[in-house]
Amino acid sequence: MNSIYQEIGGEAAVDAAVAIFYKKILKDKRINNFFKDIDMKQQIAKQKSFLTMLFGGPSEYTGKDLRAGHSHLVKRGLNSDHFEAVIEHLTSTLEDLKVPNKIIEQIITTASSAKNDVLGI
Ligand code: HEM
Repeated sequence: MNSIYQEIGGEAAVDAAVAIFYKKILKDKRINNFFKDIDMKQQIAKQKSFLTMLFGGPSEYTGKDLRAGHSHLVKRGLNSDHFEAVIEHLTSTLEDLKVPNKIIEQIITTASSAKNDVLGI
């Protein structure tokens, strides 16, 4: 069976999603503070690995890395409200790209399963 990554168009789809997702996150005052000090290049690479991972594409990240990768943000107050805000933007990005609802649901399920690692719970 194809992964979601292949099904929605591989790297090209991820690139399209990154541009939209990134804008939504940076506009959102609830969470943009966490992204403030990060340079553009790193940010885009981060967003790409974020989405590739969620779409089941090639990614070197594991749950343990996600925990380590966000622990400094947990120290700065990252909590489940922030997590839900990111999920909101992810959902609306996928809707903007006309990804079928069934696939959106699968992606959101995968994203939600990373919650404890991201929040260091
Ligand atoms: C399903 C949820 C999430 C996934 C899969 C995810 C994925 C990732 C990945 C793969 C990285 C790169 C780690 C590295 O190599 O350094 C990263 C970094 C980052 N994430 Fe997330 N993330 C999630 C949720 C969040 C949330 C909720 C926030 C904040 C509201 C957030 C903010 C950041 C920031 C600011 C960085 C960059 C950290 C730095 O470079 O200092 N992430 N994330």
